[in-house]
Amino acid sequence: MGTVLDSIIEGVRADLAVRRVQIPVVDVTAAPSVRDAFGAFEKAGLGVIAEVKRASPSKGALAQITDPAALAQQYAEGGATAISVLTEQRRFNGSLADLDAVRARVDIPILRKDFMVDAYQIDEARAHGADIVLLIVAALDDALLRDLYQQARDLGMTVLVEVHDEAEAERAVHLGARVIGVNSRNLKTLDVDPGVFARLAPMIPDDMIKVAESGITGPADVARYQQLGARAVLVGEALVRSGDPRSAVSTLMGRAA
Ligand SMILES: O=P(O)(O)OC[C@@H](O)[C@@H](O)c1c[nH]c2ccccc12
Repeated sequence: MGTVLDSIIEGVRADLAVRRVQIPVVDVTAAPSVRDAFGAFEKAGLGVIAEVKRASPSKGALAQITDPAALAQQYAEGGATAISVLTEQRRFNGSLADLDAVRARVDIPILRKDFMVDAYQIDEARAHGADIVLLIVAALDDALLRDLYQQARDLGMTVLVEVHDEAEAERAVHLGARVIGVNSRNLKTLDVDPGVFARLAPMIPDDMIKVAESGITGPADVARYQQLGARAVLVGEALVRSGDPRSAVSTLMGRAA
């Protein structure tokens, strides 16, 4: 079926084929050491994953981010638990160069946010200093989901396993994922439905880190998700558009800016 996700993944595979020719074997041994993201989430009362996001398929360009490292540093100063860096090129205008720049600047855990469909990308994430990778359940069959999950864990990384509906939540729990993200954005319509987290959270055991993703604009949203069991939130658009990312993060966490 020709969904948005399918067409994004088609582009991701084409770009990946080019990188594979340029760099046939990714050297993960030279990578910066892994930060313990899971521990950081456990320690944070409410974790904020602040995203470096230039554009999105639903809205096009979101912000002129001329210095992703400076943006990430402001997120960190505002109290972010982790930084998410979108590396998908065609729809989100991200790159591995953005990941490199952010890694060179901040000390907190970094998520490589992309459409991971191949073992090569997991090694690549680690080689570029990522501590967390995103695995989108909707994009993977169970065998590949399990293989990529295990590969990332073997490299010491934390895996954020993303779900959109009941069937996907069940697959994520069955996998043994310790960090599960509920994305409120519908992959077909690209609309945000804030009711999705309330529906899926009860299916996820409370000893897992539940992350609420997408459409979060302020501390009231955060408080609502926290009440429903979220241990962390993932926020992009509201932060890149805020004009003051440092205080935008601390405001999200309910602190004075
Ligand atoms: O910009 P928002 O609405 O705050 O959303 C952030 C994040 O949830 C979103 O970027 C996202 C969630 N899952 C994804 C998977 C791929 C690309 C992007 C995403």
